[in-house]
Amino acid sequence: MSEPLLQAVNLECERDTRLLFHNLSFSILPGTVTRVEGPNGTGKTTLLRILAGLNDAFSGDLLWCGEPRSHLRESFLRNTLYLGHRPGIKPLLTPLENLRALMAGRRRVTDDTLSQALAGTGLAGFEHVPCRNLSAGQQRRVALARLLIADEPLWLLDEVFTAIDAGGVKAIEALLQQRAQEGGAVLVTTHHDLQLPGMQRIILGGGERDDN
Ligand SMILES: Nc1ncnc2c1ncn2[C@@H]1O[C@H](COP(=O)(O)OP(=O)(O)OP(=O)(O)O)[C@@H](O)[C@H]1O
Repeated sequence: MSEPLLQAVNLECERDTRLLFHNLSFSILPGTVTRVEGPNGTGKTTLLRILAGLNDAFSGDLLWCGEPRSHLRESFLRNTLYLGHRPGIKPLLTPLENLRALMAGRRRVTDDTLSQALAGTGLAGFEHVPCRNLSAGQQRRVALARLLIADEPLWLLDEVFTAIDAGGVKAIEALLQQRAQEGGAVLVTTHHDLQLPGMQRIILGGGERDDN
């Protein structure tokens, strides 16, 4: 069996004196998709931001490839793709400029590759339109274009189905599955009824974790 990419051991997080989760332990293995579930306000975004290294207000341990994540922070950040629940798109920039900016400091990618990724998310012909003139779903698709050029083994995706139409949802589901088949690992929060073969679940809000 392969080594976990990411392990959480006894995570606990409190916000405004409200305990969101405690004794939360799980392992994220290569080749898996895990859905973080729970009603509104139970801490799904908080958990993803903790896992992505964007929130340090927790106790417990996080291991990256078997070592404390704090010792391997650079390797962890280089190998992790986080998409937050807001698209994180700059409205005055075009899709091509946004994607270029999102890739900056990560990997050198040609404009041809970026344009192909945008076309792959249904944005052919919109590459040079300021994002403020795009619909909510189209803006989300600009952010999602990163998934088509991402080589990071761990994806942390928060509510990426928001504002996406039925065809787009199917395409994202296929991408997540493909990523796992290629040996990557995906953690996703969504209120969409995502059902993928072999999908693992982390249930917040008083439920139990259930590995199928
Ligand atoms: N910036 C903040 N400061 C203080 N408390 C916050 C902040 N953001 C969120 N919270 C609180 O943390 C709790 C968890 O929020 P979080 O966004 O992680 O939940 P969620 O499960 O992702 O919810 P949703 O399904 O609505 O997206 C909520 O009770 C919320 O009130």
